[in-house]
Amino acid sequence: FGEGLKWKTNELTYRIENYTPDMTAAEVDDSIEKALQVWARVTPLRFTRIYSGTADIMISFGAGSHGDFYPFDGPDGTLAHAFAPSAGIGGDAHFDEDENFTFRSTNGYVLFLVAAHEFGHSLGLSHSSDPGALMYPMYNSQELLEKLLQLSSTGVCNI
Ligand SMILES: COc1ccc(S(=O)(=O)[C@H](CC(=O)O)C(F)F)cc1
Ligand SMILES: [Ca+2]
Ligand SMILES: [Zn+2]
Ligand SMILES: [Zn+2]
Repeated sequence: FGEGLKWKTNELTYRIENYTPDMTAAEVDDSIEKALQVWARVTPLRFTRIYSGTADIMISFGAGSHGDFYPFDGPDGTLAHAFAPSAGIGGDAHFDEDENFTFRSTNGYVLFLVAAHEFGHSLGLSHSSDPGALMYPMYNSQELLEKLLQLSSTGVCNI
């Protein structure tokens, strides 16, 4: 997804275009906001939510082919994908609607974790080979969840 690009400003906007029926809108909003806060803590970036128009990071849920050249694959497999910084689709994060996203429980994919990972891509990061890292390309929820929840409370974490 064209990693390696960087955003030109520290003020980024994001917009949640649609919602998944797996969770309440408030839970989706909260998961997204917390995932962005993770990065706001470790970068000089600030995120502002907008409700119309085109944001730097457009967040949407879709299944199968959903308007870009990377159709989703049904349940499991790819959970989401995001585009590195650039105009247009750059920075956008798409979540596979065929997944069961959850707020905190372990039966399904914790949206907060998936979103935090995807926003890493939206900020231009690529994968880490450290299995404990947020940017490790596998979803191992327990360890990641603890690490990120600890971060969002203490502000310290090796991502
Ligand atoms: C912890 O967060 C994630 C882990 C793995 C994925 S993924 O399995 O969808 C990943 C997509 C990605 O690396 O963003 C895979 F390569 F398809 C997404 C979020
Ligand atoms: Ca999938
Ligand atoms: Zn997509
Ligand atoms: Zn990834």
